[in-house]
Formats: sequence, C-alpha cells, structure tokens
Amino acid sequence: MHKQAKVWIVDDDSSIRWVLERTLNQAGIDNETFSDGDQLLQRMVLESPDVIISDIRMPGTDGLELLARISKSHPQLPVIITTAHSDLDSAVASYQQGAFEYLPKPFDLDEVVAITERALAQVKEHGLEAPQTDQLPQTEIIGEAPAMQEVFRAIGRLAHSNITVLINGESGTGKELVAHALHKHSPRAASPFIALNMAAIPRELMESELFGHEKGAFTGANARRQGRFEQADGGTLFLDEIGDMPAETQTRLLRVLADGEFYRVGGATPTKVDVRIIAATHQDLEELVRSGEFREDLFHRLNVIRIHIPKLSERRQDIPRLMQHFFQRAADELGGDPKVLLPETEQFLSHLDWPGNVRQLENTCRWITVMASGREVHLTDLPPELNKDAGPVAEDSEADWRVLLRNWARNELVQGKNHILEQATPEFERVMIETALQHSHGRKRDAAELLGWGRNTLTRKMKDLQM
Ligand SMILES: Nc1ncnc2c1ncn2[C@@H]1O[C@H](COP(=O)(O)OP(=O)(O)OP(=O)(O)O)[C@@H](O)[C@H]1O
Repeated sequence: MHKQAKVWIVDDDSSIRWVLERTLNQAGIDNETFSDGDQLLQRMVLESPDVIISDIRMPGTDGLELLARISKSHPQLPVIITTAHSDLDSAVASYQQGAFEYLPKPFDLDEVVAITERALAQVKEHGLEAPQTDQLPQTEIIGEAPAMQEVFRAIGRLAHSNITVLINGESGTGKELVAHALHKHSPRAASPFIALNMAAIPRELMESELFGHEKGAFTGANARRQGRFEQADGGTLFLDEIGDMPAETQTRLLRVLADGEFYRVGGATPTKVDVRIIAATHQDLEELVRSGEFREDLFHRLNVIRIHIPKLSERRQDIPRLMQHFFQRAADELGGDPKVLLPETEQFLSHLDWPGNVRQLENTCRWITVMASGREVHLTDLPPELNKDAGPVAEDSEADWRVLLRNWARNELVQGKNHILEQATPEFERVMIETALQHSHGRKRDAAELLGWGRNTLTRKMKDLQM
C-alpha cells in the first residue's frame, strides 16, 4: 500500500475512468477520477495529488495543455499521458512537455500499474524539469500498430538527447525516416541532417566521402572537398547500412567518435566536429562482431540505444493507412484524385508478406496510380507480379481467392444487388485470360491451350469481353 499517495485520473470517457479506477484500487493505489481537466485544475488550487494520469483529447483543457500548466506550477509532479489517438507528434509533445510516461490505448493494465508505481516511487527522489514547449515540426510516420507505438515512444523519450542510436530493421522498413524524426525532434533540429549509405559508396571513395580530402590527396582530387562529417557539423550524421563499412573505415570512425576530430584524406591538421551519429543496419551486427567482420569496440560505441523497426508483415493493420497516404502522395505528384482500395483489394494486400516492406508498398501505390484506370482499385488492377514478388500469402489462408470471392458476393448481396454472376463471371474469365496470355507471351493459340479452350472460343470470349 502507498501511504496516502494519491493518483488523480482525468478522462472524459467514463468507461476508461472506471477501468483505471478499478485497476488502481486492485493494486492498492488510492485514486480519484475527474471527467475534465478544468475540474482537476480547480481542485489543484487547494491540494495536489502525487501522480496524474491524463487523457490527451478532452473537451475544455486538453491533456497537453494540462500537462504544460502543471509542469509550470508543479514541476515535481509526474503526469502520465494516455491517448487513443496515438501518433508520433502527440507522443513527442507529451515527452517534450515533461510527461513522465506516454501510454497509447488500449493499454496493458499491468503496465499502467507498473508505470504508476514507478511514478510514485520517484516523486520524492527527484522532480521532473519543466522544459519549454518547442514548435513541433511535422514528421509523417504512420504507425498505429503496437510495434510502431514502441518506436514512437522511443523517439519521444530521446527527444531531448544527443545520444548515439542504432536502428535495426529490414530494408525499406523506414529506418531513415525514423533517423530523420530523431533528428527533427532533437536539440540539433536546426542543423543539418546528412544521410549516407555505406552500401552505396565504392570502398575506395568511402574515406574521402566521410572525411573529405585536401587538394592533390590523390589523382583527380583537384580541389579540397568537405566530407560528410564536416557537412553534418552541429547536426546529425546518419550512417545507413553500417554493417557494410570496410574494416579500415571502421577504425577511423572509431577514432573520430573517441576524439571528436579527424584528418581529411591527405591532410595534416585535424578538423574538429560536433556530430551526433545515428547508424542503421538490416544485418545482425552481433553476428558480424562474432565473425570478426565488425569491430567490437565500434559496435559498443554505436549500440548505446537501440531501436528496432518491425517488418511490415508484423504490422499489417497499418497497411491500409499507409496505402492511403501513398495514394495521396502519388496523386499530389502526378495529378488527379487519390485511388481508393475496394475492401477485397485492401484485404488481399493486407495479407501479403511484403518482403520489400514499406518501400515496396509505396512503389506498388505508384504503379497502381499510373496503371489502374478507375478511381477504385480492383483486384485486377494490381501489378501482375505482386503475388510472386510478395511471397506466399499468409498461412491463415484468409487471402485465399475463394474467401475473397465469397466476401465480395456477400457484400454485393448485402447491398441488395442481384444477377451477380453477370458481373462476376466476366471478371473471372478476364483474369484467367489475361493471366494465360501473359504466361504465353501474348500467343493466343498457346493461351487457349493453357485455359483448356479451343482457339475460337478464346477469340470469341475476348471479343465478348472487349479485351
Ligand atoms: N511508417 C511510415 N510511414 C510513412 N512512410 C513510410 C513509413 N515507413 C517508411 N516510409 C516510406 O517508405 C520509404 C522507405 O523508407 P526508408 O528509406 O526510411 O527505409 P529504410 O529502412 O531506411 O530502407 P533501406 O534500409 O533500404 O535504406 C520511404 O519513402 C519512406 O518515406
């Protein structure tokens, strides 16, 4: 039991208040609930709790405003922010304004108790500072899946620091985007963010690319050139695919990180820089250390804070929103209205494996924007290689075409349509014919054979279908 410690809960949703109240009661934590921020602020004129748990979106004084006011008047008082509208900006804003923790809903009740206890424990030890509120730059990272919420929390927590970060994740998962967000939400936001992909630079040019060179340092070096380290001075240097860095460059990098200075290629005087390093890799760096391909000391220097970005197939629920976002972007760039996925198309796409992750999804959206004729995207509008490239469909077989077909038929009937075979059969035949023709490289005779039709039947069907 916490002696007289009191937690105030503020949320406009009575069911959330009820759940939190019950959970804290069961944990033996004394608490009181409020349905809006103004009520709570009025009470605070006379007394104050030990910890506050507040929702963000509420009528009247919202959670962030409440947080800002309490950070000023009671800088020692931990405020835990909860929200159903979990986006990167609210996570970052919460931490920047001094929130003790940020909890996206639906929350894990054990976690609520654990965090509240942690807040109660630290109350008297050391208070929170009341940081000033910065204008937040917009960083559009989509991610409602729990695995992405973890990433947002990490970005939020690191918002005031200059610490080295190592980002792990498959190609195309958004590592560079996250690195950029870390920079934009850091004290270095006004200075440059320089990104460099180790896998894309020829070995022999790597050192000059990173550290620059003096005039005449090697054949072709006609003038002194700044390296990326100098360009990033005061800001952030993002080293992508760090696992591909050659051994000799690793040694030099380690020295720069230790000394804060380096020599340009062919140079004799050291150059001082103040650069934050964010590194990323899709490889298992520990494994590279074990096999002797990556320096262990450099690994430890980089591996201070680690952020793991999940594969797209581990956050399937984000696929529809990501696609909407990319359709909008493609429409802005290419003109016209953004495409809209039909439910069966959305369902099909959400079940693919997406080995190329978000980048593959983005490219697919561009392809569809250019190639699909109507505004609504049908299954037949998808790039033909998608099945093959996207790997096998998920094992739960929900994306089996018969299931999709059944859903489609049900949908049509629910909407009061009839004669639905008149629509479905030609679509079915069209898909079969197109696929057979692709397979036979456009040779009708072979396509007919593949389909099990006579050549004349194929010709007639194609005419009927206006293909
Ligand atoms: N969560 C997201 N929300 C919106 N756009 C995203 C998201 N994740 C990735 N993207 C977009 O997908 C593309 C690929 O992302 P990014 O380049 O950051 O991946 P990466 O992991 O760094 O890839 P690689 O390892 O191949 O360099 C970019 O255009 C990026 O803007």
